[in-house]
Amino acid sequence: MSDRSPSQPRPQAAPHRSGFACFVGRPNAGKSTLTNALVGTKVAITSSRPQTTRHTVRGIVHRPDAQLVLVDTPGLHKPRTLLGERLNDVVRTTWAEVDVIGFCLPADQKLGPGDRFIAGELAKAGKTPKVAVVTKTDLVDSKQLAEQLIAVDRLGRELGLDWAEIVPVSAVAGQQVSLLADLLVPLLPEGPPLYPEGDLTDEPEQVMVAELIREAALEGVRDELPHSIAVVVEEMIPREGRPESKPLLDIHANLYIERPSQKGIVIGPKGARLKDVGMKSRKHIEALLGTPVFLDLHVKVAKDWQRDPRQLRKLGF
Ligand SMILES: Nc1nc2c(ncn2[C@@H]2O[C@H](COP(=O)(O)OP(=O)(O)OP(=O)(O)O)[C@@H](O)[C@H]2O)c(=O)[nH]1
Repeated sequence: MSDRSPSQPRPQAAPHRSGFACFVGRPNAGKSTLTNALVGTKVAITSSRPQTTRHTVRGIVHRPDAQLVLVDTPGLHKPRTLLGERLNDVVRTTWAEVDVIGFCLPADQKLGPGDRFIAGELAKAGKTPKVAVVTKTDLVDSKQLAEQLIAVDRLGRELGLDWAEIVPVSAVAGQQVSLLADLLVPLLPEGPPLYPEGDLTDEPEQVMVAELIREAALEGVRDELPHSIAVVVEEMIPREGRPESKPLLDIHANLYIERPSQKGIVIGPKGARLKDVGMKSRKHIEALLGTPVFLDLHVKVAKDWQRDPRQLRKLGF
């Protein structure tokens, strides 16, 4: 009975696993598309949950046997940072804090200096398991794919990177995406889900709108404001009585801060800063949704909401 090898699956007794993963790779490597393909339409309601992770949650893969939380790696999206002299501490910290790192390398492009640079940094990143994900496999034939897999394997050997797995995927064609999830899950520690399933929503638009407002609100005051600044979009409704050719979307959003003293920072002298935040985020929201928007922003102190557990959950406290 007890002589089964540990590598054999134990479907019945498999413990629940949960943890964090981040995808790294040079720009255009397919990280976002892969994240979306793994996560599906459900995204996390709160983009930032300071008590759980300091990193922006991109999406959550929620399965009966595991919960995989995909977080952003700050800095690595920007080629200038990427090709700079050295990665900043934030990136290193992220790599040390996640449970698994997925390194995305497009199948249709030869490994370049950008890939080598990241791989070199990853090699120094300590014990966190690294999975090489060869993306966009739909763009190449099997010979090219085989060559790329060999090149990635060789790169790992050269740099002393011990790939936990090398997985070819196509997020666009939906090939091997669930296999990738199957391979990532065993690399997570045992543990209960980090987020209740109710924290996932089918309304990514609302979440993205909130995130755009949050970004604009944090711009320039990141050092003064806590990471726990939160934005909740209360309502998005088309304005009634508008001609079809001139639609307008009314968006009501609350910007929550932790202390009354922070109100001044967000609002600015004579409301100038909040107005600017509204204007900037409205432009981004209009670009995202493809419709003119009327944005109604209110600043609230989260303390007032402490007696309302539902609101608190929404805010990530
Ligand atoms: N054919 C094909 N195209 C893909 C695939 N995955 C991503 N792409 C395309 O590659 C481009 C870059 O994809 P992203 O997911 O934005 O790449 P990224 O790594 O997140 O890029 P940055 O945000 O710049 O770091 C987009 O035009 C995608 O549509 C894939 O599996 N197959």
